[in-house]
Amino acid sequence: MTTPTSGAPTKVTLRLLEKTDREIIKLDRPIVGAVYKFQHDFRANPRHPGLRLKQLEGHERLYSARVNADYRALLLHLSDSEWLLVAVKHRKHVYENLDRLSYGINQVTGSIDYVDLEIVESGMLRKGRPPAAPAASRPTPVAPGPAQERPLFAEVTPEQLAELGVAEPLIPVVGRLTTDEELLGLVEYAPRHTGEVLLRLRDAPYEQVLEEVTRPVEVRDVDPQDYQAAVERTDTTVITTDKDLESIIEERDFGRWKVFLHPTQKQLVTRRYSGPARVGGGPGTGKTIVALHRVKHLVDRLGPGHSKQVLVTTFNKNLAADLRARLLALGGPEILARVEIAHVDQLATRVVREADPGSTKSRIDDTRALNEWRQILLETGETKWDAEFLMDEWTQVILGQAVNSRVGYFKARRAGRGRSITRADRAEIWQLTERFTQRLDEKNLETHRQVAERAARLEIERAARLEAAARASEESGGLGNVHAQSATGAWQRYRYRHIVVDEAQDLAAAHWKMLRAMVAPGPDDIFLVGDTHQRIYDNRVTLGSLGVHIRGRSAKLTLSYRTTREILKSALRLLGDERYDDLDGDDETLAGYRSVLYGSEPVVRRTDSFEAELDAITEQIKAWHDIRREDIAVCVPTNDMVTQVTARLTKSGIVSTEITADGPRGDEGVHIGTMYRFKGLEYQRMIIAGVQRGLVPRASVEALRRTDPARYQAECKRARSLLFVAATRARDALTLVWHGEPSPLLGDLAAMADSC
Ligand SMILES: Nc1ncnc2c1ncn2[C@@H]1O[C@H](COP(=O)(O)OP(=O)(O)OP(=O)(O)O)[C@@H](O)[C@H]1O
Repeated sequence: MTTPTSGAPTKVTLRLLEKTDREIIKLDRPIVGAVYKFQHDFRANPRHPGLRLKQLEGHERLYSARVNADYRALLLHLSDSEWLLVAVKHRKHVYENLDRLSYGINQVTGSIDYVDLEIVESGMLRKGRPPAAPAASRPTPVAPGPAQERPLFAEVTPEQLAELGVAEPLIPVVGRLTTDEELLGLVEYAPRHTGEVLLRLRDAPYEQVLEEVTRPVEVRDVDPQDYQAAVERTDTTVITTDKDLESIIEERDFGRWKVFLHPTQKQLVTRRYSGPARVGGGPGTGKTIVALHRVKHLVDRLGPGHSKQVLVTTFNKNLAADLRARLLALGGPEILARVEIAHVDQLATRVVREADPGSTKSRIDDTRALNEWRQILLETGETKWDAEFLMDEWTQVILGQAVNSRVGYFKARRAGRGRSITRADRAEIWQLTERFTQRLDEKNLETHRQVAERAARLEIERAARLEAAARASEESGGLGNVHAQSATGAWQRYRYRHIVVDEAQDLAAAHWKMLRAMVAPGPDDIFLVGDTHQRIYDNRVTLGSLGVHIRGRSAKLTLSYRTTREILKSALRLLGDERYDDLDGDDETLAGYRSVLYGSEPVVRRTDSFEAELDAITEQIKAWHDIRREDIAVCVPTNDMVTQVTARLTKSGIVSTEITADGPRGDEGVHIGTMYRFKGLEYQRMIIAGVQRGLVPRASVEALRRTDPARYQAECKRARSLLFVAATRARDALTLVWHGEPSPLLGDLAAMADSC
């Protein structure tokens, strides 16, 4: 290593260690301003005399540099031109007791561990002692508690802690922890992986923690001197412009997702996949964040050009708008210039319109289509089938298999449809279906499902033409360019180079067929993220059968960044014993799903009447007076309840706004919406009201228990997922409330209820 204090001025790369930004945020404003200026000067020339860069005694790589008269930055010297900012401190705390500072390469994770024992221990004291305790200027290590206080990790040996990847200087301290408060204090200042391991060890045995937390980030043959390699495995960000540090600090927690990816997230973002890849994982584990970074990664590798070669798609308009906003925040307008963002129905409509520009048909959603079915049943006096059953049969069996004749329907497969039907039943259903489609035609309407199926067929035909053209070109010794001439004489090629899909669990088979045909099969063609535990539309698919082969390219995220461990545990109980799939015919579980955030237990309240329930909602919101109204949401099962809750809040002087299909109607106030509206959203505090028998799931589902057990099961599962999605939108507080009899889906959570 060359000495950094000699030679001509050179520009250097300055990195920021995750957690150091959290330290900087806590400093007084003028000092933060001085740090912004410091990073500029340091990057330009670390050896400028004014910066007084000097090595700390006894620490080969650790240096201090002047931020202002009183403050010093601590920096690790990684290589000739690369530095890592690890702390900013008052100079009083920099030069004494230097043996409390340590750094090294973690032999398990291969990342850099920087530990300041004084800070860690003072964090433990702050959290672990009553507030009245005198603040020690030089905190002593936490003394073992009274004889009866058993260490939290008494069962785990120091060797096991080392094997789990706990930072070495902290192992003796960990052995002395006796309360959760002390543990949280330590975690706040410990290296990230150490914190993750210790928090998981509170809930799970050593072997499980090793499997879930350590193995996914373990690195073989770590070179203890290769800081260059180690920094790539460490949560850091490169400070490239003067704005970088400022935006991390000023955006506080909101912007962290842009710069600090978890190593498991980073791997998924940057990997080269030989074909379609899938990322699963529970709510809040950063699937969308990974998808957004993946888009940026793909765009960065596109090479020069103006065309939009990356498609980003999701389930609905709202989610697509959110993706656009977050992509803009991540990569600026340059990234949007290369990316097409559209929700799947919008894409399908485009394809169909392109083929049939003269069409004037209006599209209707499933609710409107169900109403049309109900009208037909009323008009025909038919009672053997209900509208939901017919709608599903039509979309899943008839449209799904492109059945276009009565004979074809007699032969169609009905796997997974539950209730079995006779040949005579099929004849009746076919007749009703014809009536339904005729009715839509007469009204000049079409459903999104019809459009999706047509779009899929058109795109498959288009892809087949491209393939045929490529083959012909190859046979004639051409370059094999995948271009073909369309019926209009225009040259065509695959629409996109890469496709990234969010909320994949809710896309229908037709959507997948369409997407598959929009991109040439090959490396990095399709990247999809989703969680089948959150599937709230009945679109079960086996991707392999639709040409999207994800086998061997599937991964799962397990660390929730959103929800506290207490909310997460309760939310998991809402899923009951249901089984969930991996989008490709196999089972998937949420094993290892965890959080490092702590909070209070969810509040569960039973009331005697709807009036009392409305009172409970109002009281709860008033009790949360310390946070912005927009950070609170009330989720209810019906539109009617949205209206009633809104009216009650208005009467109590609480501003609220409804979440519509296009997102929140207004900018201000508590958000109120039905369960379906909460997909993809996030709130600091949530109330889920009306969680009672007859509403969750709806009463009509109960009736299916005897008549159609398979559908009953499917509807209950869907209701569980809706409740699960709603509960996992909450960041730090969740209240569940109902009146009368609790929803059967609450299970033993209902027993925790306080009555009011
Ligand atoms: N590496 C990270 N650093 C900081 N915050 C993160 C990180 N990854 C995710 N988050 C935050 O966690 C929250 C959840 O992320 P995201 O919406 O991507 O999760 P998700 O898995 O898609 O959730 P859901 O399945 O519920 O839609 C967001 O607030 C996001 O900013």
